[in-house]
Amino acid sequence: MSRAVLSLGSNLGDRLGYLRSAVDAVRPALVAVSGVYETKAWGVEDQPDFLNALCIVDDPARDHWAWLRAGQAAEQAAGRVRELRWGPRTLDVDIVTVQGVLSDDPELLLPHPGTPDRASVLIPWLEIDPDAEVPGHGRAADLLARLPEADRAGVVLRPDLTLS
Ligand SMILES: Nc1ncnc2c1ncn2[C@@H]1O[C@H](COP(=O)(O)OP(=O)(O)OP(=O)(O)O)[C@@H](O)[C@H]1O
Ligand SMILES: Nc1nc2c(c(=O)[nH]1)N=C(CO)CN2
Repeated sequence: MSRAVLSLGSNLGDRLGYLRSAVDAVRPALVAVSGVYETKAWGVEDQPDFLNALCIVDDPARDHWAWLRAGQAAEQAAGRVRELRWGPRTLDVDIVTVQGVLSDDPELLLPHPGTPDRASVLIPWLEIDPDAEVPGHGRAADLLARLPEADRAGVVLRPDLTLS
């Protein structure tokens, strides 16, 4: 058993192409993929808008560390260079949750600690799983409702862009 929720983000170069490359890397395990959202940057706000999407994957042969490695391999293939925390990047793959796993290891925090505060994660997640729960934090729908309206308004579906 290893069902995982992965958040994908890009704000440099061929943003849609990088998100597609991440989905292609996990395609055999793909359960569902959200639409593509254009989102205002949080954290470091003075940077280009992101494209964000979220996918649910399932592969009994992969544990949570294997999902982290898969995400990091996709980031490296996209030529990602780690510079500024929360800064611009070709591809970011965050492991949002892995079913049944709580972790306080800094190399792999689960659930990802940013999840309750990020409309760019919660909105695409709710699109494909309206009953989504963040372990220890409650229902994703309730968490989203608590965020400032400006955060929600900064996440806009791009129906012209698709990953599936
Ligand atoms: N749930 C997780 N998903 C992905 N990376 C994680 C997770 N928990 C811890 N990490 C660690 O975080 C580091 C990567 O951080 P990264 O540079 O992607 O941070 P960031 O994207 O700038 O910020 P944030 O993680 O808040 O989105 C890696 O070393 C990785 O081991
Ligand atoms: N909207 C949005 N903002 C961000 C994102 C992201 O994926 N979407 N990722 C970041 C890097 O951690 C920093 N800021």
